[in-house]
Amino acid sequence: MAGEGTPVTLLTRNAAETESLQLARENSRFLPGIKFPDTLGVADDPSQALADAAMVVIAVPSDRLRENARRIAAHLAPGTVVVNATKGLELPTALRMSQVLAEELPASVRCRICSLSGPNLAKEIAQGKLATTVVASDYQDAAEQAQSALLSSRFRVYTSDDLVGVELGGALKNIVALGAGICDGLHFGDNAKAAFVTRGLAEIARLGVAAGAQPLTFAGLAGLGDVIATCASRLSRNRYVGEQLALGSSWPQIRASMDNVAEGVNAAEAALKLARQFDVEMPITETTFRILHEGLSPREAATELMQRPVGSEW
Ligand SMILES: NC(=O)c1ccc[n+]([C@@H]2O[C@H](COP(=O)([O-])OP(=O)(O)OC[C@H]3O[C@@H](n4cnc5c(N)ncnc54)[C@H](O)[C@@H]3O)[C@@H](O)[C@H]2O)c1
Ligand SMILES: O=P(O)(O)OC[C@H](O)CO
Repeated sequence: MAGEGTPVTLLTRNAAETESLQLARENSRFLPGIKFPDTLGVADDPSQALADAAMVVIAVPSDRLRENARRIAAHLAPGTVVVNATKGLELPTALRMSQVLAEELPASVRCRICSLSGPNLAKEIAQGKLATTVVASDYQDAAEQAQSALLSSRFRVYTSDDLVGVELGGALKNIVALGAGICDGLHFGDNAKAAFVTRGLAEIARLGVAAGAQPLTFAGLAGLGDVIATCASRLSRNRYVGEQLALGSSWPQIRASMDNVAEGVNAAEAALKLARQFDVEMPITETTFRILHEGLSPREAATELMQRPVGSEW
């Protein structure tokens, strides 16, 4: 948006962060070399950052969403469109991000909550490469307002009325990406990786539909589209974590070495809670959880999955 000349303010956590971003006029930690557009301001005071905001985009790790929502709640003008870009599920509640926002934000913006999801690797977006996304809301006018604000010649934005599907697609594809990384790390080959990703998508769609999502959403940008980008890309943190697991590191070791969030780890735990709640079988997610937290080796996990009883594909 700022790249298109719209005034945007980046809300930081503290004055030191504001100062270093202002000094460098770039995010040297995560996106080095990509200069801020002139219309991008930086502030650590929410009342200053949100004073004239017609729209607020929240993109923080899912385990930080609730505290950030509390931080901005009192500063949102009635009618502000609130766009969640976080792709995760909260623990231990297993709530979707819009559900957390609805609990924390004032009634005057609750019918303005949207979630944005799709194949949107941050580095490529920041470099101005072409991309598409989908904005979902229970309130069509809010989704359309977000669509027209975010649309540009390089960023094509669709709307959706399937908030559950778009949010679950974005959160659960990260579990599939962990497994795709394991396939890469174990050099399983293209057939095996394609099979894994396809069955992974089927599994997350099964949970999504049981939770109230529209099946077609999982064939769209927030489903298949993001699965392709995340499972294939060297830029994906979730795929990277899977690859490191396959190379023999444990999840605690990988976590200690990473500065970034890999949402698939918490999403696997939350998805298993939802799977029990909706009585859905999720063998790939269960196996992933056991690799992450119970020491199951990725190779044994693959053997287990291959030896499950076979049946009809659908
Ligand atoms: N990076 C991407 O390509 C991308 C694309 C689309 C969506 N997302 C989603 O956006 C969310 C955020 O991802 P990211 O890539 O910006 O995170 P990130 O990987 O850059 O790392 C998370 C960072 O959040 C910071 N953090 C810690 N506590 C915080 C707090 N209380 N408030 C705000 N920030 C805090 C930490 O500095 C940490 O380094 C995730 O849900 C992710 O799935 C990311
Ligand atoms: O780097 P990842 O694995 O968190 O994926 C980033 C985005 O979700 C891709 O759309």
